[in-house]
Amino acid sequence: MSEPILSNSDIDDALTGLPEWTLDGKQISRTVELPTFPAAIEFVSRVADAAESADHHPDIDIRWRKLTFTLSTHSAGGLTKKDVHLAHQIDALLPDD
Ligand SMILES: C[C@H](O)[C@H](O)[C@H]1CNC2=NC(N)=NC(=O)C2=N1
Repeated sequence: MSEPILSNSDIDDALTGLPEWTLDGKQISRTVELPTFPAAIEFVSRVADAAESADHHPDIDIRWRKLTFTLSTHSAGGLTKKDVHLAHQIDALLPDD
């Protein structure tokens, strides 16, 4: 049973709590830069643990120490609350500046 897709107004509401995330069609994404390549890979590993626990997985683009996380629910063909939840988890896992 797939998650229901969020309405446009649900997406707008969710994005007010996720100011670093950008809506692009049916997905949201955030780019972060870590201090070093090993730190970036370690962060990817922490996100991977959260993704496995949630059984929900981001697309991840790795370019040296810059990471782009893209979230959508493939089985639903768009954004669901699972994406909003994982976006908050990724934000919470980020080390402080
Ligand atoms: C069976 C399992 O729940 C699904 O294959 C999950 C795994 N992770 C997933 N991740 C994402 N982003 N979208 C999905 O539809 C999805 N499906």
